Amino acid sequence: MNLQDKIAQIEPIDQSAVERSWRRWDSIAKPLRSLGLLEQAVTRIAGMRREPEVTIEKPCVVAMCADNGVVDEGVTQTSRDVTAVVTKNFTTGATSVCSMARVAGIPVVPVDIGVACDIEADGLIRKKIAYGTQNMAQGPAMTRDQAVAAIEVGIDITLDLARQGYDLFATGEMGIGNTTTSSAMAAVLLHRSVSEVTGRGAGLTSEGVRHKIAVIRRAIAVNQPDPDDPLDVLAKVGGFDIAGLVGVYLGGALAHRPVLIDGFISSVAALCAVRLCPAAAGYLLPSHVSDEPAGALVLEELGLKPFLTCGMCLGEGTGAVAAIPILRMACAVYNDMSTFAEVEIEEYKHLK
Ligand SMILES: O=C(O)c1ccc[n+]([C@@H]2O[C@H](COP(=O)([O-])O)[C@@H](O)[C@H]2O)c1
Ligand SMILES: Cc1cc2nc[nH]c2cc1C
Repeated sequence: MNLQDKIAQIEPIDQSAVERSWRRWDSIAKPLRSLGLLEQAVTRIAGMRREPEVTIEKPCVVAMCADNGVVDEGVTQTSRDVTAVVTKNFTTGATSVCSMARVAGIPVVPVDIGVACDIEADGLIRKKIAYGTQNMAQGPAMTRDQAVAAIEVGIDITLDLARQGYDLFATGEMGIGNTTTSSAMAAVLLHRSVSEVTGRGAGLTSEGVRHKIAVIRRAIAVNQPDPDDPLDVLAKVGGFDIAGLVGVYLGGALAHRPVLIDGFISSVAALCAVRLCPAAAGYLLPSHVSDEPAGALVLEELGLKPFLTCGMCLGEGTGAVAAIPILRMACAVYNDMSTFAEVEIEEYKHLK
């Protein structure tokens, strides 16, 4: 089955399950709608699953790792070698997201979808499309076929994890240079100026940011990505990590499972997935809002409000993982609490 056929199979979420879930929330003996966005998230998961019963039993983080050719232009504070080091560290539990995920008891699934060297490590899913992308300041980052192949890697991994019983996917990534590709994609897809959507990434100086903006402008001028063709934008100025995450969003939607957006890079992938398949929007859940300047802009375009505002911009899936415990807490209230009828309090829905 080709990518277009898979996309055509994605169904909108079930609004009747959403309504039934709201009825359950509104019957619980607590101030009406008082868990705010968390109540809405639970009702949306009910819609994804097509039933009002909502639990999060077996979540995981999928971390897409890849290198970006545009690093040759000097748009990053650290060298490209860091991508391979951190990718390997995912397999030994020695990354920031691994530390956070351990606290929450959540496994991390690292994927080499385009790191620039071979990595021998148990526990790394090896699905390399190429040894990094081409330098987008000189031509397309990848071919359209490579973009499709990388999306399909993300879809297949997510469907496989769903078959293993994973019921919620947090997105993560690692790729030196991927805030440059994400800013280029955001500028094109949001019709915003490059300076509005470009930030420090992993620690650039102000002078470095000015140079990064010039490089992104050049990449867009050289490639002329078509804003109405998300695959064209992804192939010309995106990366394998972003493309793999597009696949995770589409795979989650195909499996009727929620996919949590992490930071800026992850949100740009979500936007690309929604532009490819508007029905996939129903399966997205926000987590935090990245401190990168376009983090809030992309979430706004997706119509999502973050649960957490901590000024984080680490990537790897750290923000998405941080949101899972509070979602589970909301599920505990949803499932365990007595109803107004059970505690014999008259409801006060009429006050709302
Ligand atoms: O997710 C975010 O919002 C985010 C913001 C800034 C940096 N990062 C992480 O830092 C790396 C990209 O930064 P850079 O400067 O190399 O483009 C990449 O590995 C990301 O995981 C992530
Ligand atoms: C050390 C390091 C770790 C990271 N994790 C995600 N992006 C990163 C960037 C750097 C530089």
